[in-house]
Amino acid sequence: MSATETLNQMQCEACQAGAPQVDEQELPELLRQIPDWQPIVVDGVMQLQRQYSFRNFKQAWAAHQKVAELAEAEGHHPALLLEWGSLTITWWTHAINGLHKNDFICAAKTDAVLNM
Ligand SMILES: C[C@H](O)[C@H](O)[C@H]1CNC2=NC(N)=NC(=O)C2=N1
Repeated sequence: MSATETLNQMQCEACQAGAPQVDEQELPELLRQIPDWQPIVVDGVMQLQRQYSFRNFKQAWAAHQKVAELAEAEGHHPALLLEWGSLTITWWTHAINGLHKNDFICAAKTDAVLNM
């Protein structure tokens, strides 16, 4: 990743099994660029998670729609938990059971489309 290009200007790449997971050296710098996202481990799989709060279900639903459209545009898809007043988004790469640069790009793009 070039120094000047920020994550939300990058495009996801098609990710196949065997693609490299983000390594220990890259992780801190990438996490620094998406400070509102938490790295979590679920069943041994590292993921990125953020919970967005809204005034009601309708606003959370509208955000859910925007993220779904982003996912389709990038060809990379999150887990989405839509609740009254809340949308929890979790990014990881199924093909490699872990984090790929795509996940950081999509987290940054999620913040951009939700303006949060
Ligand atoms: C062919 C297509 O690129 C793949 O099936 C994509 C679709 N979306 C994806 N989304 C996520 N989160 N992980 C994947 O491994 C993945 N693979």
